[in-house]
Amino acid sequence: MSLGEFELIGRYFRSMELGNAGGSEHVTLGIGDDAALISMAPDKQLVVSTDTVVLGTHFPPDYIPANLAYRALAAAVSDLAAMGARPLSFTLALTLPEVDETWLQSFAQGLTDAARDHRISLIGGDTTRGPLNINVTVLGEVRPRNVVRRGDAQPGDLLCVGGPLGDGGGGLAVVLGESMPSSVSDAARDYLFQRFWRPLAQCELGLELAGVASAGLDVSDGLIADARHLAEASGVALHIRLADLPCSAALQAWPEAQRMEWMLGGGDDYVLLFTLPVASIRCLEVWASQGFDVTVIGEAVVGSGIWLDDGQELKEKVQPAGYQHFQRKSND
Ligand SMILES: Nc1ncnc2c1ncn2[C@@H]1O[C@H](COP(=O)(O)OP(=O)(O)OP(=O)(O)O)[C@@H](O)[C@H]1O
Ligand SMILES: Cc1ncc(C[n+]2csc(CCOP(=O)(O)O)c2C)c(N)n1
Ligand SMILES: [Mg+2]
Repeated sequence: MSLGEFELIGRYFRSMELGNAGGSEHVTLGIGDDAALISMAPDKQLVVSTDTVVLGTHFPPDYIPANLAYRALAAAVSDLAAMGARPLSFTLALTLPEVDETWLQSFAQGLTDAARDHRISLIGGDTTRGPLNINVTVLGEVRPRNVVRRGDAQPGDLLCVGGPLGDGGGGLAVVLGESMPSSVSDAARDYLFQRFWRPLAQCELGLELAGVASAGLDVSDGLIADARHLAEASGVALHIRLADLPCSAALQAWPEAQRMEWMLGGGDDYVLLFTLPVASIRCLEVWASQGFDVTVIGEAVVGSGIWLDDGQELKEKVQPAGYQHFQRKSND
């Protein structure tokens, strides 16, 4: 006989509660009651973000449940990192077509791994029957004066990125089994596969940016689309130097045009994009000495839009507009 809802929760998720993950000291009441209780320090603000992942939209049908769980939690935590927040706890709303214990075992293991890696605790959720759907709501804390928002970049600020771009797009190509240059090594393929399924949200960098970056967000839609979100919210233009965009060694095997397409518009990178006031330029050296992989890729200027500098001229970049779930095709 298959497991009921409560046995399922008890067997696979209750044991994850608190555990050794971070944030557990804030949990006054976790899984089992009608709601969880979180205690907040008086000088902190609660940061909340929710993300849903859907088969076919966010991940392909051929997947390992552990990887799916890892990615769902990491992608959600990335929004906390973007705000300069420390992760505390999360809830999981899981809709499953059936109870498959092999699937659940794997999923719970991937979720446990991601919770450990991001120092965050499961405090509750909801389990229902229906088409597969995974929703993760993350809670974090930040000192109000340190929060990193999208709307406070100023002309003159440096535009920086916290890691390589394009791995999300390259990773999707690998995961989908698309044809690729014969020079792509097994190691490059493995790296990109991992980057797609097991991204690590940049929480430590986010904490460094808290109170220092003038604005920031995480790159989930793609560099151009997310830079545009920041530029529009701040009322500035952003100039981006193409030659300075960082990309992983794994992507080098692909032709320049393909690499550039992924770096500018692939999405799923989960690296932080932020603006740094010139007065804080010394932070770049400190971060480099701490092992953070921050690259200056341009600057904020008076005006609007995203402008690409290819070394010869500056051209406004209108596309791609990012991943829009309900975008109508031009002939619709
Ligand atoms: N159904 C909704 N109701 C209320 N607010 C929403 C809804 N959907 C999205 N939002 C809000 O719109 C803003 C942009 O959402 P979006 O999901 O694009 O965030 P993002 O951080 O840019 O992307 P990602 O979730 O991939 O990191 C967020 O503030 C989000 O809370
Ligand atoms: C099978 C498959 N096809 C395409 C993509 C690419 N993709 C989907 S949604 C998204 C933006 C973030 O979404 P959201 O705004 O919902 O967080 C991106 C880059 C993928 N991951 N899997
Ligand atoms: Mg985001």
